[in-house]
Amino acid sequence: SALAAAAQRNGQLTKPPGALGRLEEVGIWIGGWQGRAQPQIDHPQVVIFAGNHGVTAQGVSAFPSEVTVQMVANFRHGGAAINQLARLHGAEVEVVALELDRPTADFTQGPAMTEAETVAALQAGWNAVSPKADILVVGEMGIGNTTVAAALAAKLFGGTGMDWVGRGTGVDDAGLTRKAKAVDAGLARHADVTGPLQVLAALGGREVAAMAGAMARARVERVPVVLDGFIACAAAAVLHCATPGALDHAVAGHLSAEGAHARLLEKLGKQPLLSLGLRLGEGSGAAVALGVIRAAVVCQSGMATFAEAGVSGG
Ligand SMILES: Cc1cc2ncn([C@H]3O[C@H](COP(=O)(O)O)[C@@H](O)[C@H]3O)c2cc1C
Ligand SMILES: O=C(O)c1cccnc1
Repeated sequence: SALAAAAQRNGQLTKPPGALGRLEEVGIWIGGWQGRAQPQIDHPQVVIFAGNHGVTAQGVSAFPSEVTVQMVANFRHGGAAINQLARLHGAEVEVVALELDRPTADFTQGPAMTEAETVAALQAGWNAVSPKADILVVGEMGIGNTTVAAALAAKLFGGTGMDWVGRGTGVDDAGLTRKAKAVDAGLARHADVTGPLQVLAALGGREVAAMAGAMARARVERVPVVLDGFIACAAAAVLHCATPGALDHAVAGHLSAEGAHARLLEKLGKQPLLSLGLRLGEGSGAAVALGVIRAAVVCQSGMATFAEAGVSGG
């Protein structure tokens, strides 16, 4: 009913029908999830989950694993890209570091996480969401996690390593081949694993599981979510494959430059709001898209109706 009320209000606003294009759809959608025809964004929440990955032993990143903990310190000191973008929206950056000194197991050798580790990471994500948030940006930091995301996507949707890997932090052709080989080895090792959550345990990582947990909690709290890039969408894909409609509360913030992001968005049935060639993660693309979402919300909520403004033709 909130969605219908928001759509009805949209139809009365002082503009030709549809003239605000996709902004209208976004404004109505936010109204539906917030349960009001005049949605607002006063309390955006930005949370970043960090984890380390055993699969980095396969030489899959252009950067060493220490960068994960170093970037966590940078987030806490306000020096990262996401800090600047969050500040633009009056949001703090909350950082949840998940056992950085205990990387997940190398998924080419065995399951990345035990069931208990997977549940703990899902719960960390679940617990991080503020029910008072009116929109949520979920970001990540974890050297090696574009390989993890590629492995998850390949296992959930089919295809080979080469179909799903990209250059991540900027690996060369040899690095790209090592990534594809690692994903293929993971697929072979975990060929008998079925079920999205079991796949998450076998091939995922703590920050990826935590992102999925946060997105699920947001759905329950009716908090709209802005999806970031390839890794965030791989986390979202676990929910999508587990439960139809699990991502109804999520909008794709942007199309990342990571090779297979377009294919992944297609699998999720999501159209990105922006395409700026970003390939950073941290929730940065989602935070940039938040500006567009705010534009949709101010129009939906602040415009006068034809009747209010005395404009003819509504
Ligand atoms: C300084 C720095 C800051 C980052 N912020 C996000 N990422 C991004 O890069 C990583 C994934 O790429 P790969 O799979 O190639 O390791 C993730 O940590 C992601 O968030 C960063 C990477 C670096 C080096
Ligand atoms: O799409 C992303 O989120 C991404 C791409 C490259 C590196 N880190 C993140």
